[in-house]
Amino acid sequence: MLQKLSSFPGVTGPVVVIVMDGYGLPKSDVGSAIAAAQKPNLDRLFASCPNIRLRAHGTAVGMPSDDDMGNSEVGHNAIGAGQVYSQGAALVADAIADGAIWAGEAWQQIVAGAKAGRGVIHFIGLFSDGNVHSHIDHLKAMVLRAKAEGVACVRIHALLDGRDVPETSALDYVVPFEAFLAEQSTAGFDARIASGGGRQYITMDRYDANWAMVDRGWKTHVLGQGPQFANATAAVNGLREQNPGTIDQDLPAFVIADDGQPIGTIEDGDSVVFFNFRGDRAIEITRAFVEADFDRFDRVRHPQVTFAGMLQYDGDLQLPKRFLVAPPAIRDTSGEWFSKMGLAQFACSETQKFGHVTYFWNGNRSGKFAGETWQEVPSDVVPFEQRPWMKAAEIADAMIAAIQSGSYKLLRCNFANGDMVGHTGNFRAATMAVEAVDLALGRLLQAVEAAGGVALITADHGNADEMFELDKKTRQPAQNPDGSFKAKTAHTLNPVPLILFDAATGGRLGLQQTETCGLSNIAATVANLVGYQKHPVWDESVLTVA
Ligand SMILES: O=C(O)[C@H](O)COP(=O)(O)O
Ligand SMILES: [Mn+2]
Ligand SMILES: [Mn+2]
Repeated sequence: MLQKLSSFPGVTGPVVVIVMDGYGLPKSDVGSAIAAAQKPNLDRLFASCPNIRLRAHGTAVGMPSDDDMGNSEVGHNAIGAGQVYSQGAALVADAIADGAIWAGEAWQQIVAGAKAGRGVIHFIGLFSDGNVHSHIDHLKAMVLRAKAEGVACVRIHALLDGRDVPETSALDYVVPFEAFLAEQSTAGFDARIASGGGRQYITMDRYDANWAMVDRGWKTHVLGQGPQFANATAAVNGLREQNPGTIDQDLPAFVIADDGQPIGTIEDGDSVVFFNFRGDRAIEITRAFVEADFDRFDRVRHPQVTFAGMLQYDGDLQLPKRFLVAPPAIRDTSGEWFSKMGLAQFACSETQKFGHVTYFWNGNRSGKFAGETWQEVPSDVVPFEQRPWMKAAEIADAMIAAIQSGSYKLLRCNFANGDMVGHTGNFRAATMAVEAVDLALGRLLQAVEAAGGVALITADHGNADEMFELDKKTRQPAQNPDGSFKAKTAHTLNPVPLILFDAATGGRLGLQQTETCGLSNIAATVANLVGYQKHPVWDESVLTVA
């Protein structure tokens, strides 16, 4: 059990953790939609409440290096677990480096399965080096290994990124990769990209937000239906011509065909590896492959394949059963321990981020702990630059009602706006997104105040804070030859705020800035706020009590 804190009995009101997704603290105001936004509530909080900066990227959240930006998975894992685990990106890279992945039963079954059938392995996944959901180097290593192990044919189904990497960078990956595959296609080995499309158009939906995306992906990758091109380079060029202004993540689907015949439909006896390591956008397509009774869309055909995920995406559901690398075993999360202490917990977000405050927060578990209540506000299914306010108001309504009910000691929510709109690269819309969060925050904090509670306001990583690509050398916003800036859609490497709004103690509470403090210090801070010591495995609290 968590021990009582001797120095502080805990606040009597509720403790609320508010995650403003994609709200970082930029080095420069140029290109910051946050700096450009009218945000009186946040301005007031920064001016009048204790606030510090937390590390939210790189090794502070379990990524391989400090050049890796943060993301929602690793950020919410760190907040919820109070600890830093080596994450999928690092675990897969290590398993490839030391060869453990090839020795594993799952890889051997993938190879053996393909050889027993038509000799084909399909690799489906996000085709970039963003290292948020996947890394193209992992794919390259698997292609080489498949060849070395005598597999005859590899087919790649490439989801174009432009969301974790620059918005029109697809050819930077496709052109060299097609050259690499051509170079490898000797001695009876045949490797090609067979299909693909923008990641926000096909296959990578999450949290049941838009199954039509997965349906389109299935038709593309499995059935080989869609506009045909001779190779992926021609497909990207052709689709860009047909859809001027469309950035990579939104490009339509494509199928590679020889003489009208798709080269990579997925058939009985093939092996399929979904090579993303991150789970949220991998679960739906995985279900379409592995579930016998599946009713989310009409699969038309359900090929009997040997399927593996790069990782297991959901431990509770064992989804999928076969995976190449074991996921981080996240234990002793704050959700679990607060539940054991009998504290009622409320979690809320809109669909796009609902799993972030539930599944990621609880260590990639889809089940609830005792005493948890989860509320999902359905997200719009629209391009979010058209509705930058998203569901901020409705999330605030749900949180206010939950606070006023008096039923919960601990509440948490995620405002998706800064991140989801930040990913569109639309500066003006991102500014409005931040303004919508500010407006909702103002109302929510009034409810916290009325209940005599405390709120911690933070973020999981940056996004809206840097809407222009930075020059790699100078780290200043890069300009096009005509002086305009290059829109940026990805997350940032910036720290995030932690603000303490104290309506409970008349100002006795503060936050301590340390050199290394990061998202994993929040769980212990929350424990202290309710009068408990942290669990021994959690990182230190940053709370001070006068
Ligand atoms: O999946 C996405 O939308 C992006 O790759 C990462 O964004 P998130 O980590 O904020 O979800
Ligand atoms: Mn996020
Ligand atoms: Mn994001």
